[in-house]
Amino acid sequence: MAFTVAIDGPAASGKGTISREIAAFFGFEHLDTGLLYRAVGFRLLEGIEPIEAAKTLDMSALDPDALRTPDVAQAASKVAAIPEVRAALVDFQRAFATRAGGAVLDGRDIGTVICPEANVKLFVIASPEVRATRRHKELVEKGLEVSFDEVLADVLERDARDMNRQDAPLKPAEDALVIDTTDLSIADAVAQVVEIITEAGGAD
Ligand SMILES: Nc1ncnc2c1ncn2[C@@H]1O[C@H](COP(=O)(O)OP(=O)(O)O)[C@@H](O)[C@H]1O
Ligand SMILES: Nc1ccn([C@@H]2O[C@H](COP(=O)(O)OP(=O)(O)O)[C@@H](O)[C@H]2O)c(=O)n1
Repeated sequence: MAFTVAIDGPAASGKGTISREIAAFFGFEHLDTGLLYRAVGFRLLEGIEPIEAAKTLDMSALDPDALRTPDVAQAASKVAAIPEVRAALVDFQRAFATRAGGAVLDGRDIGTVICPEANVKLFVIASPEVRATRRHKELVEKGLEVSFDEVLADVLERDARDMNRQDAPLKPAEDALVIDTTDLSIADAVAQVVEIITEAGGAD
């Protein structure tokens, strides 16, 4: 059965963490679609034209850890505003979403554009300060030298760019359930989502 879970939300709201745990719990495949845009952003920083980079994207040639930096995140949100870049990535994401055994995709436009027919749509939010605190901790633990203020600025700048672009802006689908993780532990957020997906038939 092709059961699809769409999880969208602003930067560092907890989408990826919830998606990974949900995938492990239900045996679904997980696609972090942000990594696709980060990969194109990474290529842009190398001087490669973004539309060409998106059309010839080879994720196996890139180390996900090298993509999870604030510089690459900024480049990602710039290339993500180019309609031809987004168009080049649609087929891959839709094919992933319909794979047998179930799939969870997280990003910005999964419930609105990529999988409007998803069985479950979630929009994960948290306050900007909490999101920046969590992301700052994560980056420092990885050995990156970055200040809290820089991380907060990155998060706010990307949110604004992502919400205000013409093509596939960041917004909840009309039928998305909003999960606010500001005061939720990872375990509590995951437990809520497990319940929602189970009620929607994801475990059947
Ligand atoms: N509910 C939560 N409580 C505390 N920390 C969290 C929670 N959800 C996520 N985190 C942490 O916040 C950071 C950003 O989460 P992540 O899942 O990568 O966000 P996103 O995929 O939305 O960018 C990670 O370091 C993650 O471990
Ligand atoms: N489906 C998606 C996923 C990411 N993106 C873009 O890619 C950037 C990086 O996404 P990400 O999910 O890796 O970012 P974080 O939320 O992990 O910080 C975002 O700021 C968006 O501009 C998008 O436009 N559409």
